[in-house]
Amino acid sequence: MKTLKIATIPGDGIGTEVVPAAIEVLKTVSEIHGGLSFAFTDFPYSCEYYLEHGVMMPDEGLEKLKDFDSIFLGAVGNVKLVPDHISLWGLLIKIRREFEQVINIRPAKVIPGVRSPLVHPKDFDLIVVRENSEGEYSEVGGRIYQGEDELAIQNSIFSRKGSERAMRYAFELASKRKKHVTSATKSNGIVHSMPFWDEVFKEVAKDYPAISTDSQHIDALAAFFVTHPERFDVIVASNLFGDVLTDIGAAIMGSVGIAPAANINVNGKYPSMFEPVHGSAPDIIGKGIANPIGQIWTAKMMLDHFDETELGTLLLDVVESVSNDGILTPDIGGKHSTKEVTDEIINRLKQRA
Ligand SMILES: NC(=O)C1=CN([C@@H]2O[C@H](COP(=O)(O)OP(=O)(O)OC[C@H]3O[C@@H](n4cnc5c(N)ncnc54)[C@H](O)[C@@H]3O)[C@@H](O)[C@H]2O)C=CC1
Ligand SMILES: CC(=O)C(=O)O
Ligand SMILES: [K+]
Ligand SMILES: [Mn+2]
Repeated sequence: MKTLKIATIPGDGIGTEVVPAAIEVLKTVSEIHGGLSFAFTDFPYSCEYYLEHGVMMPDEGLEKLKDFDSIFLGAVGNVKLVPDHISLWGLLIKIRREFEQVINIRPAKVIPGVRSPLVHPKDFDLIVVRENSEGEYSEVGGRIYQGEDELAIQNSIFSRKGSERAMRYAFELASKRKKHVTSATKSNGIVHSMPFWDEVFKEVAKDYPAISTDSQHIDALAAFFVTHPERFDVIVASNLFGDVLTDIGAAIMGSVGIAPAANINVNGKYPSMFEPVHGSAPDIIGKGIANPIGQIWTAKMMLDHFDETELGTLLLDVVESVSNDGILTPDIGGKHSTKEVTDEIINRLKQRA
């Protein structure tokens, strides 16, 4: 029996609704497999934890999490309790950085049965490789003065190592797909980091002659995600550009509630972390209508990560069969609850066993 030790952090808001749903699905997956089991350990780190303890996660938190095979997280953020920059930097971004989860992969493709906001939805299947450790998300900068002289400086960090690492990851991924990499740039407006990003991209591309490339400014690229998503294969983007692009990717699929993500530790020193693209969705907390698909598809990415690709494929197949039959939460045009969608996925998994 192979046992995977999974640290679960539901976090805030609907994280506490969709993580338990996905855990039930993973338990079913394990029953079907027979030789694979999950040992889940739950961690209460969240904004409520902060109110009680003054920190999002205790100092020894990372030490504990380090020994797990992976981390399965819901969402972080409750501005009613804690400002977002404190809660996210104290938990989500802290784990990403301390555990060197330098790559964030976020696929987007057509899911059958889900209404798309696109007038003529085409069959797209793309994946964004988001640089996950530096870029525009940095702590370098500061604020000075008060009143009308008040100012804030926010620096971006673009290292050759970090940029190149994300790009190579994208090329490797593209070599197993449609063999095209698009680089998201903005070198017409951002005069230091983005020309540097473009140079590194050109250099890295030379090592992958079988992969075609293009480079597009993020504004146009964002528009093309809406008008021609089928043109893309793998897109490599800086931290902020990747963050924004992947919400657009989620939106064209039909909802941010169905988009999955994986924060990958590439050097094997620490666990990777699996969490959907969406946040804590304060507007729908407690209504029982959070879409569990983003979290469940994220579980599929975790299975793939552990080389259980057959199970991963089965899981996404079943999710698609459920959506195709119209068993959908309200965000994608249905009237079913989180529980009804999850139960249907579990039932169909059992039938397929
Ligand atoms: N990775 C993370 O943990 C993230 C955390 N956040 C945090 O989450 C909080 C809310 O952020 P927002 O900007 O409102 O983004 P959000 O992704 O939480 O919500 C945006 C919209 O999408 C809907 N939505 C999101 N997930 C859904 C799901 N599974 N099913 C149905 N509808 C869903 C929400 O109801 C809302 O209308 C903030 O505190 C923010 O900082 C935001 C994004 C990512
Ligand atoms: C924080 C956030 O929005 C993200 O990581 O996608
Ligand atoms: K999330
Ligand atoms: Mn985001």
